[in-house]
Amino acid sequence: MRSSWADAVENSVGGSSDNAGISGRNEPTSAVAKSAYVPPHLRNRLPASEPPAASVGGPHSFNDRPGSGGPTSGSRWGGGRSDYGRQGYGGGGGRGSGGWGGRGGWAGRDREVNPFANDDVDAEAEPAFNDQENTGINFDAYEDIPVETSGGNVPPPVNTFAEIDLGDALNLNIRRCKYVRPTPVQRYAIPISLAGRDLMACAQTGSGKTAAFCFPIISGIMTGNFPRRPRGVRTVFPLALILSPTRELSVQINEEAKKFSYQTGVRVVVAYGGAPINQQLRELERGVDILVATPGRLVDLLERAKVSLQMIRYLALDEADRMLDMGFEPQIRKIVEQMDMPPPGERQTMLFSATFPKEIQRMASDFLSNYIFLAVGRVGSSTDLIVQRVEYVNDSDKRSHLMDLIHAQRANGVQGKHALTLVFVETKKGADSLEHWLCMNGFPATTIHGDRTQQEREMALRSFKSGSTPILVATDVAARGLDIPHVAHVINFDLPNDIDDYVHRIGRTGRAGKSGLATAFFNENNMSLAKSLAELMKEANQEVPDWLTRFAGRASFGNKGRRGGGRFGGRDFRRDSSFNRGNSSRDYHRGGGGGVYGGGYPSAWD
Ligand SMILES: Nc1ncnc2c1ncn2[C@@H]1O[C@H](COP(=O)(O)OP(=O)(O)OP(=O)(O)O)[C@@H](O)[C@H]1O
Repeated sequence: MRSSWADAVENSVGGSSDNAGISGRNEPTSAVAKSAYVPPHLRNRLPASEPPAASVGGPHSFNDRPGSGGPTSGSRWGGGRSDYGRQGYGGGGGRGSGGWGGRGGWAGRDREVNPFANDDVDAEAEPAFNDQENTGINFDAYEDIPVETSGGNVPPPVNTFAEIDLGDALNLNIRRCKYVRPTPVQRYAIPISLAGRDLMACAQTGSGKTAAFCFPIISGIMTGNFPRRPRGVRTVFPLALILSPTRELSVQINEEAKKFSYQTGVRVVVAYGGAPINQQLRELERGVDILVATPGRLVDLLERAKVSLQMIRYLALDEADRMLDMGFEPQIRKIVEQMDMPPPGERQTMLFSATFPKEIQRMASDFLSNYIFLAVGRVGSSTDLIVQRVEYVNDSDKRSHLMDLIHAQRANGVQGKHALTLVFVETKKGADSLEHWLCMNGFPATTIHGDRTQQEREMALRSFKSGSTPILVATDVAARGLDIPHVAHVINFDLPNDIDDYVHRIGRTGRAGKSGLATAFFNENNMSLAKSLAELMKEANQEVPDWLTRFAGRASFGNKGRRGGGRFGGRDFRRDSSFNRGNSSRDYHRGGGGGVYGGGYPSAWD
């Protein structure tokens, strides 16, 4: 048995390691002489003297894979210019011609690394967007999803990417990502953001929120007309800031954003704690348009005056509620309110999460201006996509029970590279000890938690993603946002105390329309979760064991369920009369452009 598991693992290893890690990014710094300043919307395009016909061919006219031709004519972008059809790119300037400068974009020494180099992508050979299916995504799962918007003059949603003017370069990257159709949150959020509106978006896990905030930011930077950024100082002036609660999530957003912005001239840099700051400073000094950061490291950079937020035009907070849970509120308020960032109204602000407790909605009301609230219900069938099971298991039996589950998975052929298991535990010590025990029992496991060095955390994640180590034991540090393909089973070895955390944890499987399994070990220690867990499962059409229903009925007095005004958000807080009383100047509008779409539900989560 041991050997067959080991064999499966070994077979899964070859060539799959993820070498696109963040900290060791090797962007060649070629010795090309420093070129004259080129505004970002004109970067990538051939010199004016060259006939545009060569590059109007855009997608079909170049191959950007390393070693396959690449740049010609001294252009660092080698004919990759594919935005000729875009409004504002014509003639000698267009919308974005004004005053870009300083350390933004790629106008400098570096050659842009192809973030698709390891992917099996031939987007150039693909036709324009059509109804062909994306690899694996089950779009039927997204039909009839209840969507609620509130706020004034809500821009209408779109059905296809082709309906949105994102520009050819970004469209090509979307095809390279194999996104054929926008997911529901993208259908609504992208037009809202492109219209310049602030947005608070609540959408289910794994539904494509990252692209929903990245696309409008990238597109806005490509076409915007921004004042010149100061030169000759060692401070950088990003135009967009994306804040996220964990290092790994920042790394992931950075990787995604780099794909979306490839050859658009927009440069993305990440800064997060636990990794050498000098390396991040060097990256920043090469230019930055979009800065992805964790709050702690960003405060450090601001205090050292390495970064100024003076030019920020776009602010996105991903997993905003988690940042509050982690105690980041002082840092976030410092970043957003007490440094030099333009105030609400002068910048565009977006908040995204799958859960929005009241606390974050109150903070949002300070950060957002005339915003639209968007709640996209759980993917209609995500209830079916993530099968949730809860089993009564005493603490002393948990290990043997876990062993049984893993054995059962193996017996069912659910193993190897394409079936990863993520096991959540309560404590860092517990994580180490369970990892050790699994390894001792012949199950290759690794662990990720806050006591490991950042390098160890990243190695663990890479090893898990690649399938080299198909079991990852994690604390909540891995609960939010991480998008790891092939997580087939999430096991809550220790349940969290908070139902929001449960939602995010199980959301590591069943992503992008794919199915998944989530098993929870429940016992007397989890009584405080009984009611909300039973409610959540019922709402998701899952089988709720009778014993859990009984526990839920007896749940301690004062333990609020999700519907009882508990932490679980999902409706526009501006409707709350107590909130409105204290904030009478706020702009809540009902009706008009707002309303409930699909399904007729009052709200996704209510
Ligand atoms: N339009 C699309 N078509 C196909 N796949 C998509 C599309 N948009 C996003 N995806 C894929 O769906 C997966 C989930 O996306 P993402 O990580 O942005 O979800 P999320 O909503 O941020 O999840 P979480 O709440 O867990 O953070 C990713 O693998 C992403 O590449």
